[in-house]
Amino acid sequence: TSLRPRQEKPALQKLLELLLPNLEHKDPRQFFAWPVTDSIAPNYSSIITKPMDFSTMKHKIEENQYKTLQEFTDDFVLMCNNAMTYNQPDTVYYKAAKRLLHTGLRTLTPEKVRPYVPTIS
Ligand SMILES: CC(=O)c1cc(-c2ccccc2)c2ncccn12
Repeated sequence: TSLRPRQEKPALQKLLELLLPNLEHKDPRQFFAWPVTDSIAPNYSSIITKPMDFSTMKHKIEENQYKTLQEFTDDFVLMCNNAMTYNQPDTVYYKAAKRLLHTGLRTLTPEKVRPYVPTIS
């Protein structure tokens, strides 16, 4: 069978492939690397209606499912908020999620990635 003709990879996809590893490196204990299972987190699937993790985000990038940077950012925020919903504030998972959310958003929203739009004073 003939190889799928080489198509140019969308610019957003290339950008997200660069941004994702930066976010993953902020999770050295890999708490967010894979989907959370009910076996490691009792009743997780009944408490968290929209699960998200880095492997799923990577798959969505490769399948070109993100149409804007905001959609990618929304999944990142969802992943962190899920952890702060399911886990109690005194847990390593909650604390890791809170820290990841703040440091991750700084990566995703600097002027370099989102041009500064001056507000009309
Ligand atoms: C992200 C999250 O909520 C999470 C990750 C983990 C996790 C634990 C070990 C290895 C990988 C992920 C976890 N364990 C119990 C309860 C919640 N979690």
